[in-house]
Amino acid sequence: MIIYIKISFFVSKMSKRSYAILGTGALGGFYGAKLQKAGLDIHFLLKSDYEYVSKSGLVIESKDGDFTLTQVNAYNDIEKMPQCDVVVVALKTTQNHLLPQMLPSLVRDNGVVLVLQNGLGVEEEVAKIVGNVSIIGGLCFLCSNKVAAGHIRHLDYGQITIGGYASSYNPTGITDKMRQIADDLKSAGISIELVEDLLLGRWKKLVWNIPYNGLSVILNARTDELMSYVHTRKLVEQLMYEVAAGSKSCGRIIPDSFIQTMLDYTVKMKPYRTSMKIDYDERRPLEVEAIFGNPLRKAQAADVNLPQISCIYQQLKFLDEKIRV
Ligand SMILES: NC(=O)C1=CN([C@@H]2O[C@H](COP(=O)(O)OP(=O)(O)OC[C@H]3O[C@@H](n4cnc5c(N)ncnc54)[C@H](OP(=O)(O)O)[C@@H]3O)[C@@H](O)[C@H]2O)C=CC1
Ligand SMILES: CC(C)(CO)C(=O)C(=O)O
Repeated sequence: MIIYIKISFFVSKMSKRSYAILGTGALGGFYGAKLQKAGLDIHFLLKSDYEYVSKSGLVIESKDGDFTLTQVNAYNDIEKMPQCDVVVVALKTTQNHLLPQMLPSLVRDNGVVLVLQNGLGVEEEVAKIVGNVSIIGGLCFLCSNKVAAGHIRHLDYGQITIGGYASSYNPTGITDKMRQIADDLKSAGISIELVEDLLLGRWKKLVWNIPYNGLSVILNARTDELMSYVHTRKLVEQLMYEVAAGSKSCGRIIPDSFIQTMLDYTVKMKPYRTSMKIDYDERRPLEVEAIFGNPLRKAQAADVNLPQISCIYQQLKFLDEKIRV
């Protein structure tokens, strides 16, 4: 009797929402695996790791505890995936040209597209592709790498800040859909923050990504190196203030204290090779447009120039093209 009550309580508490993970890499593989481990119904889209993962599953090496999923629902073809309640966009933004082929058949009517990528403007692209769904953006404070096929190494952090998307990034407040997704993620042990204004959240995340991702590639440096030299630390700080100016051009105020917090946070971080630096070293396309181009264009639309970010952008465009010729 006690067992029956316990099981029925567990079943009633467990989410029935199904999730599709588009891109089973460092981020999608990590969060997707945690959701599956918590008992949710997860479907993973893969490319080069498909054969391996469909036979052997996923290995998660994490500072919070290692685990293995010996069996996962793996796909290499979107047409074979079931429609899901929540579609998590976890590709690199450089692959977002594929979203029009992926999203419409995959997301259920009244479902959710959860964009977990870095940068700005992806939710606007998603809104052009699918109607009758809720779009939610997530800012992931995560240090994770894919180290081999189906093998993810979670180094640090992991919190996701989620905010709802409405046309032109008008604040949505906290919606029921956001609460439901947050409950699922929390049930998987993922720390979650809900924000009322996604655009402000995205600009705040750029306070970190613009200086560190950009300078790590241009100066061939890790975060600790950028912070330990007086000139690069100054440059990081100046870029952060320029991101705040970009945010202000969109009517979103980032306080100076937030910039100080990001500088302190990075000094305390374990030495880190940013994801853009890893992409550069591996000769993969860089997420230049989502992280630099879109914010620059948003500010330009409000007649605000961001000269230092523009200078970083031009250099990254050069390097991005050069590594691929
Ligand atoms: N890693 C992190 O700690 C953090 C990442 N982010 C952001 O998250 C996003 C994802 O980054 P991350 O997980 O690091 O990147 P990864 O490159 O590790 O993961 C992306 C995955 O997408 C797969 N993929 C690419 N094209 C296709 C396709 N056509 N079909 C199926 N799968 C495909 C790749 O497979 P294959 O390898 O076979 O090409 C890869 O495994 C980025 O926007 C990044 O900036 C944000 C915060 C932290
Ligand atoms: C800031 C960091 C490294 C982890 O908090 C991150 O989220 C990123 O690489 O985008």
